[in-house]
Amino acid sequence: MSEFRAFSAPGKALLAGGYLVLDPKYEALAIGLSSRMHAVAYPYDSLQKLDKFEVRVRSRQFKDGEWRYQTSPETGFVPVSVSGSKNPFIEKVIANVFSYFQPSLDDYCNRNLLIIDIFSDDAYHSQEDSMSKYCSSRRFSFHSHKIEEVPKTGLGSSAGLVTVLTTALASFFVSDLTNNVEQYRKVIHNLSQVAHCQAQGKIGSGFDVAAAAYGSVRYRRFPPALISDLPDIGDAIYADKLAHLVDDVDWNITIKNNRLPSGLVLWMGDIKSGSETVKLVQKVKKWYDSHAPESLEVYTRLDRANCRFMDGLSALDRLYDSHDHYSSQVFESIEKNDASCQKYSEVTDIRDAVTTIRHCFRKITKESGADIEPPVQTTLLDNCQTLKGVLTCLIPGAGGYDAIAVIAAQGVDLKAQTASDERFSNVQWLDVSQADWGVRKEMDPEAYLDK
Ligand SMILES: Nc1ncnc2c1ncn2[C@@H]1O[C@H](COP(=O)(O)OP(=O)(O)OP(=O)(O)O)[C@@H](O)[C@H]1O
Ligand SMILES: C[C@@](O)(CCOP(=O)(O)O)CC(=O)O
Repeated sequence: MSEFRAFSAPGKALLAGGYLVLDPKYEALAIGLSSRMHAVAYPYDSLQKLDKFEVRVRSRQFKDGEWRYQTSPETGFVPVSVSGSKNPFIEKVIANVFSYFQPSLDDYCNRNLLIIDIFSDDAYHSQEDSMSKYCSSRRFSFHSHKIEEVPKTGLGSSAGLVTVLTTALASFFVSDLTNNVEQYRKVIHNLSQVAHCQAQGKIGSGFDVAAAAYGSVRYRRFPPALISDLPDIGDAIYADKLAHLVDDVDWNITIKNNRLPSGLVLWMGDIKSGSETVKLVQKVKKWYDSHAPESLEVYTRLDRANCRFMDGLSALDRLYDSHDHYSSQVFESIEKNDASCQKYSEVTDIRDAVTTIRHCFRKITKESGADIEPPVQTTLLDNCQTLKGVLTCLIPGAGGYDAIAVIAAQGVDLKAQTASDERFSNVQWLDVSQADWGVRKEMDPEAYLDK
């Protein structure tokens, strides 16, 4: 593939299954977002040195955003930084894509320099100290700090980066990938999960990578040992083991498309503080172990409520599609958010499920010291629940002080409703919505190039 080509992968919000999804026993609901990570792959170039490949990844929206790695079959495709700066996510993508495709330098003679530009949409990062600029016809924010120094909003930038970079890099080695991402989606997903786990240095559940690859999904994780049992990158058997894992092994994973109902939209409210997921997870694990067997009962209750919530959303989606009189009445009641909602089990089922989820998280918060739904968030969510058009609202992902997620009727404007309301003064509504498609080719690669 020698032309310019561009790909993008979505950010995520975990609406059900936080913490439980770390265990392959439980399912979760991950929603793909309109905020996307983009990768533009350039035509092949050549490097003077013919005994190595060089990959240049540029992320020019951030200070010093360029990483150059060299790699070769001789060294088992271990990437070596030649720019002096390291980015673990980029490094592990390079290691795994090269190990999987095993390109030979003979085949890529005079085509051994691979250049990729990364762009990320605004909602991933705080916009303070940034300047908006057009690259041809696409607009992105340019920050005056390095990527690690710019505050994140928690939409899964690393998972988006890994997934879209895996796709763009693979497109150098598979000529029909660009026009056929669907056919390679599973390979892209599996390689991205491996790279993301290795770069994180811990095993997350992988829901963020699943959403980046597939969009909105009901997700059950793979057994963590699949990845942690791989030999070290560069080991003589790494490539074989990786190929076997990516192509032949049954991951025992569930990835089923599961979108929010048509007629409803997702709002994400960023809270101007933030939480550290790793610390929250450690506290919850400690609580779980020290409170057995009641902790299992809480998880079982949470799981039932999560499933009721997910099933309720699917039922509402089917109802919307029926376009009958009853369906309009139900959606009208959500729009009004008045006493009429009580009449419809489609609405009350979902609300009851979320009430239970929130109740369980408050119990865990109290007993574990992990602020999953701390009192300030409870007040905020309770206030939010009273707004016009709100079906339900909760803390997404690991919870804490990061964000709130609201499911509301299409057409209601929460920004306008809360604009001069003190109770919402620390909420910044992000410019995102559900976009339930995963990694894909973008039709306008030139739109990313400098004017
Ligand atoms: N646009 C980008 N260009 C280069 N590297 C990036 C970019 N976006 C993210 N990264 C890499 O991902 C890291 C952030 O990953 P991390 O998993 O901590 O955050 P996140 O995925 O946005 O958040 P969360 O997991 O809470 O949703 C950055 O430090 C950087 O290494
Ligand atoms: C706590 C956990 O279940 C969810 C974390 O979600 P988020 O990064 O807060 O969106 C961890 C995980 O699934 O990787």
